Parts: sequence; C-alpha cells; structure tokens
Amino acid sequence: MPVDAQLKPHETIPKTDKPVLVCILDGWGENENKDKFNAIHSAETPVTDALKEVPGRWRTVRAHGTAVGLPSDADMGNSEVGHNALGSGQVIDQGARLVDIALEDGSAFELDGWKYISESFSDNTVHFIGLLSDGGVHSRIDQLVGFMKGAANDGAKRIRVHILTDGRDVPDGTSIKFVEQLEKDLAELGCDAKIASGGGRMHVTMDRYEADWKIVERGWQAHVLGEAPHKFTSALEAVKKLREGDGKAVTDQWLPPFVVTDEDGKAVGTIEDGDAVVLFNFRADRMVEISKAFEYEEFNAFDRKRFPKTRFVGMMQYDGDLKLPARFLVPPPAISGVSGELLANAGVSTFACSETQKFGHVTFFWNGNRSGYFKEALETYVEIPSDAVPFNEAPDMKAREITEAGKEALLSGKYQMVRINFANPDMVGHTGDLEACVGACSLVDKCVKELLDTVEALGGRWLLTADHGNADDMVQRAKKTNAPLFAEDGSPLPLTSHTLAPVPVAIGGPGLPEGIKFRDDLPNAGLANITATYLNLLGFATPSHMEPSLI
Ligand SMILES: O=C(O)[C@@H](CO)OP(=O)(O)O
Ligand SMILES: [Mn+2]
Ligand SMILES: [Mn+2]
Repeated sequence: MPVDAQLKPHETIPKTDKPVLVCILDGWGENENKDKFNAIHSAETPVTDALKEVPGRWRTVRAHGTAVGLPSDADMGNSEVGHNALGSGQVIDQGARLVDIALEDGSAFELDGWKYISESFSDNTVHFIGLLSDGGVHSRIDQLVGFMKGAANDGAKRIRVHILTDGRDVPDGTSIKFVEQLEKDLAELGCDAKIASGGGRMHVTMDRYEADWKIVERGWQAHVLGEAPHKFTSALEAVKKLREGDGKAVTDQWLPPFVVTDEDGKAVGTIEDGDAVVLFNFRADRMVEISKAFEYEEFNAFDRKRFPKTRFVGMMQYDGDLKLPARFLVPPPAISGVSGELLANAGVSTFACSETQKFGHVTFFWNGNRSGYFKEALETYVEIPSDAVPFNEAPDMKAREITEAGKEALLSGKYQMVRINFANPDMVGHTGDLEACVGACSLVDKCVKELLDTVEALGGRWLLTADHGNADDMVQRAKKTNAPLFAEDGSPLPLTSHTLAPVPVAIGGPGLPEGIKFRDDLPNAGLANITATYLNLLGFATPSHMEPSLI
C-alpha cells in the first residue's frame, strides 16, 4: 500500500505546545481470569484501576494473533509484533507468517539465500541454530523441520542442529519433548543428521540489545568451537541431566551450554570453513548479536578464537538499517510509513526511553526494525542499563530510573512526544515467580502515577497502553475449564509465557479537548489502531495507510 509521507493537521484536535506522553506497560494484559494468579489483579494498582472508570477514555484492544499479523488467533502476542504495530499503525504479515507462506508454496527454496547455502550441501555441513520449541514468538520447530527436509531433498549430506531450549514461550520442562521430537525428525531425514550443541535461551546465544555479550560468547564456543563445560554423547541426556543441576534444579531457559560428542569425546558438529550456517529464528532482536559474530570480519565483542568462513544466512534479514545479515532465506516484512518517520518529517521532537531489555522495543521495533534514527537532531533515545540477573531477583528492574528520565524529558520542554516502556510486567512475568511479579506490577502503577501527574501539571496529553499480556496470568490452566493446574506437590504450575489477553488503552490529560472520547464502532480494534490515536493527540490527522484512530 502506498504510504503518506507527510502528516496533516487534525480537523478538530489542535496541535499542542505541551508534551504528549505515550507509555507502554510491557506485558500488561487485561485478563478475564481474575484470581490470585493474575499478578496485575493481585497487585496494588489504584492508578491504572481508576483509569477504567473514566467514561469513554479507557478500553481494550487486541494484541495477539491475526490482529498483529501472526499466522493464527492461537498465537500469543509478543514485543516485536506489538511494537511494530504500535509504531507503524499497520497490520503487517509478520515473520512467522511469511516463513509459513514461503515453505507452503515452495518459494523459500527458489530464493537467493537458499541457493547460496545449497553450495555447501554436497561437500560440507549445514548447521541450523535457533530456539527449539513451537512457541511461535522467535521460531517454530515445524519450520526448522521444513527447511531441514528441503536441505536433505536437495542433497545435503550432513546436518547439525544447535538447539536453544525455551521454557519461556512454552512451559518449562518441554525441552525434553522437543528434543525427542527433533531426534525423531533427524532420524527420518535420511542423511547424517544430529544435534551438536545447545543451551538455555537466556544463558546461551540469544542475548539482545547487547545486554550481556557473554551469553553470545558461550554460544559461539559451544556451536562453533565445540567447547563447553558439559559434554554428553546424546542431546536428550544433556537436557535431562542439566535440568537436574548441581543440587538445585535448572529451568529450560537457563540451561548451561553443552556440546554433543562421539564416544571418543570429539564434538560431533563444530562449524568449519565452507559450512553453511542458518539461524532459524525469524524474530530479530535476539539474533542480531550472533549474526554479527558470524558475519563481521572486524569484531571486538569477544575473542572468537577461530572465525570460520561460512555461508551464513538468517531466516530473515534482522536489521534493515545494517542490512544484517546480508543474506537470508525469506525477505522480512516491509514496514514503511512508520510514525517515527512521519513525525521526524513533520519536525516533531521525540524522546524515547527504556532499560536495555526493552530499549530496542521502543526504538528498533517501534521504527519498523531499523536501528538508526530518522532525523537524529529531532530524536533522543535513552537506554538505562538493565541488571544482568534473573529478574525475579530484582523485580523493580529500572522502573524508577526510567520514570525519572521520563519526567525529566517531559519537564525539559525539549520534546513534543515522550515515549516510555516499562519492562517489569513482562520480564518478571517470564520468570513465573508470582510474588515477585505482583510487587513489580504495584511498582509500575506508582511509576505511572508519577508520569501522569507530571503531564497533568504541564497541561499535556497522554496515552497509556501495553504490547501484549504476560503478568495477567502466572499459572498454567486446564484447557476447557480455565482452572489453575498444580504439580503433584501442590505447587502451582507456573506460566512463563505471554498470554492471549487484550491490552488496555487509556487517554487523558488536561490538554485533551473535553469531548474527545473513544468511538464505539471499532469493537475489534487492535494495537495498530493506537498509532493514529496518539498521532491525533499530537494534533495530526490519521494517515491514509494506517488503521483508524480509536477517537
Ligand atoms: O523475551 C523474549 O524474547 C520474548 C519472549 O520470547 O518476550 P518479548 O516479546 O516481550 O520481548
Ligand atoms: Mn513485550
Ligand atoms: Mn516477553
């Protein structure tokens, strides 16, 4: 669809010289389940509760499935698709769906990326590295199998898979079943195909936004060099043993790196000159660093020790600005006409801030998977460094620091738009620790108060929303009855993933003309409808290529 390059003034809402705040509560869903396992419901949230009572200025929107460009309505939302939608105002076919289509119609095997790696099939090894689950947030096992079958059909002699265990988009403990399933699939390929190395996604390879390069270094050592503190002759044994831990059980997300060896202790799948390497995750954020390690000649993040000359591809191109990686299997979604670009063209000054774990969400994903600025002179991006710990151990995260930075930006008078993301409900939600998550949600509610009070005092306008659910349900539930599920010892089975819940959206501020209310003819609105809504708050009309405004 052609996109508008310029914003036009809104017909009735005047531009304001006061700041407009857009605040994202990451992982804050509005869930029907309102028992104690809903950490938001259990938390002290007087501020966000009160917003629900304001007539015509609070509602929910859809944040999962087809409303955000995912293959089906069984797919939970996530930060990538959520922030893409919030930033662009469009429902775009996302990576998961584009890969499905390319596999279904066979086009994936006609494209340049596939031809490039095919040259390694007859004499070298083809390696697949990625997240092993059916979570559908970063990757899917059926897509991995689809590409491995394609490789075997096209003559690949030797396939090695380097697995990152999940337990975050899927329940903890499912790593075992996915390894069993993968081993069965590998045995059916009819070539020499094995799992070669692996580790938990939060500890090995899948770092993001340079929060901790050690994570990527561990992966490099295991996948490429065949070096890890733990060696096993079978991946299944590796996962089972490593979950037992050393006195204290370890969850799938946090398994240490391991290497699979033959009977003589030799790694079965190091990565060598001439090999092909495929990163099979479609989602970008956690693949950027490992892509740099494989692609960049000049590289200082850690000592690679050996830098094999590989035929390297991503499932997609992960960063449109950096053109990283240069080669890929399926072209990524083309996201154009995003709000950041239109606002920069209109001369609007913007401040964006979060902590490391969500920094790229409010910048990179928001801007349609671009890592740069549109007009640097108009944009200030502030990253507050995240702690490098499991976040139930420090559930406050950097919420206070983000609040301070946001208030300072609002009060400075330098910015017309201030964009904030609070990471806590999502990042603490992923730990499955209910108590920590309840505390985190209470704190975020207080931080929201401080920001809204600041906007109120300045006479500005604000919009508060979220990108998908997470903290709103912390327990696994029976499919039919929704009843919480418990382990044999009576402890609740933690839900570490996002949810399918819709998310709240609220608007307000003394600068907002009194009659402005949400319309009632968009019952199925989704996150993409929010973009035009905040553009309206900034005094601009809805661009023709965006989903309709909620007001
Ligand atoms: O941590 C992540 O990578 C995902 C879950 O897989 O969460 P979010 O989409 O909120 O970033
Ligand atoms: Mn998120
Ligand atoms: Mn998340």
